[in-house]
Amino acid sequence: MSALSDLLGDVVSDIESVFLFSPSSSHYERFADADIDEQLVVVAPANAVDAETYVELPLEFDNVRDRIRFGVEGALEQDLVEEGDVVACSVRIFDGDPDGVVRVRVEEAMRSGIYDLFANSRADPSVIRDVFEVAIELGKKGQKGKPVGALFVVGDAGKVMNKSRPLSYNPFEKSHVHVGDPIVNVMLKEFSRLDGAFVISDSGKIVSAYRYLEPAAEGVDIPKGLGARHMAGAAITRDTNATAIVLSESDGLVRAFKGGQIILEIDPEEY
Ligand SMILES: Nc1ncnc2c1ncn2[C@@H]1O[C@H](COP(=O)(O)OP(=O)(O)OP(=O)(O)O)[C@@H](O)[C@H]1O
Ligand SMILES: [Mn+2]
Repeated sequence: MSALSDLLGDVVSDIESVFLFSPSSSHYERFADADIDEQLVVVAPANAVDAETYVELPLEFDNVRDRIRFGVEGALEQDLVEEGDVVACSVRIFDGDPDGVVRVRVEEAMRSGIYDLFANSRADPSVIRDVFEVAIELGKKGQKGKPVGALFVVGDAGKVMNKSRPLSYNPFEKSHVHVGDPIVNVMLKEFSRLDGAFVISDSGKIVSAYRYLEPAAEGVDIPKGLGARHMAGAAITRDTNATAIVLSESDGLVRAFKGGQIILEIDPEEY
């Protein structure tokens, strides 16, 4: 037994922090009462255990890797950890009690901006996630095998509509469909061949397709080489409280913009 503890104990040796992911109160209290030297951090969608040090997880991610990345990035944002720190994460992979401990080294590269995108957008985190997933999937597969571009403007839809005009009839005019519904994801992919932007409300309702955005673009500073789609996406997020998620037809990357700035750039193939 002690030989085994020694062998497995390496996972938690020389660490700076312990992250408890969505702990039950009893699980949390055992750690809190143990008076450990390491920093104790609770990472969860809500601080149900009244932890002193807490990182909000914008979503309960099924994928443990994503869950941990988000927890670490949130802790980086709050200056609870820094580059080089080693963290032990207590997680639940299957139902029931915590059943896994994962050792991670904090790297600056973990600060991808994705945490900020989910946690600090006006739209619901789950809406951002669903749109993001459509963009990633489109980027991976393209439309009938051909690369395709798309522009999704999420949140603050009333204002976005005021700063845009229709390029054609709006196929979502009288419908009450939401991102995340499987059929809607098929529609979004189908319509992505057509020009303009999708406008999506804070709660995920598809308000319109085919919108030509006309935000004021002066002073919007985006990386050189990006064209009109990206400029329009960036600029609308400065004029409104929307978040723009843009898939580039030419380089295949997914970028997110907020407050007129690029906050995230990822390659769908690596996601
Ligand atoms: N102001 C706008 N509002 C909505 N859609 C736009 C706007 N400007 C451009 N687009 C859409 O973006 C498409 C691509 O335009 P453009 O090539 O200039 O953008 P880009 O930023 O280079 O994007 P990509 O990397 O996908 O080529 C256009 O065909 C149009 O559908
Ligand atoms: Mn282009």
